[in-house]
Amino acid sequence: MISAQQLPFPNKIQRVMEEEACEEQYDSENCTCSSTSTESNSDSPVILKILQNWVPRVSPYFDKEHYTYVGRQIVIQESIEHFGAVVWPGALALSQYLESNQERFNLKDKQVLEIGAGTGLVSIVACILGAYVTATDLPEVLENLSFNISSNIQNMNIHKPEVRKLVWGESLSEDFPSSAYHYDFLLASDVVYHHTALDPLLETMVYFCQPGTVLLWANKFRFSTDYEFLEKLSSIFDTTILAEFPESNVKLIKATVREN
Ligand SMILES: C[S@@+](CC[C@H](N)C(=O)[O-])C[C@H]1O[C@@H](n2cnc3c(N)ncnc32)[C@H](O)[C@@H]1O
Repeated sequence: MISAQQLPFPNKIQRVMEEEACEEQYDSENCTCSSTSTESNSDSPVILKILQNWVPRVSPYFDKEHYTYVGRQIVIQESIEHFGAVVWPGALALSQYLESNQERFNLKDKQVLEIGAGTGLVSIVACILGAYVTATDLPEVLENLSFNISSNIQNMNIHKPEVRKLVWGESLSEDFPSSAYHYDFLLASDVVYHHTALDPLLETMVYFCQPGTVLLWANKFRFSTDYEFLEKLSSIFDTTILAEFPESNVKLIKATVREN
């Protein structure tokens, strides 16, 4: 029996799914959902029904969430249209960690790449902390991501961030040639979940994590595949668990190129 804690969705998506009890299919590969006409089974627990048959029916469901990091109020527009348009627990954990550990990880004037940036919360915090940020995600997420980043950083005297498409494992050397791009930090929150792109994700981390790069990966651990991913990462990089957030089951992992 699967419990709500093990579900691969952030609380907000679960809540909306429960409220709307939709009858649609989750496409784990593309993190999107499509409609079907299956009858709902009123005997099955809502949570299980959601896992098998989900997502938004008609129009996007927009909402705004307010956060405060580094003394700034950040307003994030969310939507349940896409998994990348909701703030996940890993993003909260990583934002909080970056805010509280500015001396240990000083982002000022550093080159920062975020992969799977989603709503952009972590990228916005990194911008506020003074980094040159490139926030990336799938094409369908970029509009909301750009909106959040631009609306939150306007009137701030900071380095102007970039928002770019980056599909894990695709055209990396063409779009981000290593002769031209070197990142001090690679940020990733809740990029490991119920999807089939874990190998391209690892490939992407390996591609961008060059000597001198620090990968900070915050993730809610739910499934055996999350631990398997960590094992694979640890077989390639020097890894350390920097922090654990027991209330959300998020671990924050630092990875750097292995020193010989
Ligand atoms: C669970 S969401 C996390 C979003 C955000 N980092 C957060 O913590 O709130 C996973 C993110 O990874 C992105 N993603 C999933 N598969 C991807 C792929 N193959 N290439 C690039 N991004 C992908 C999704 O679009 C989404 O923004």
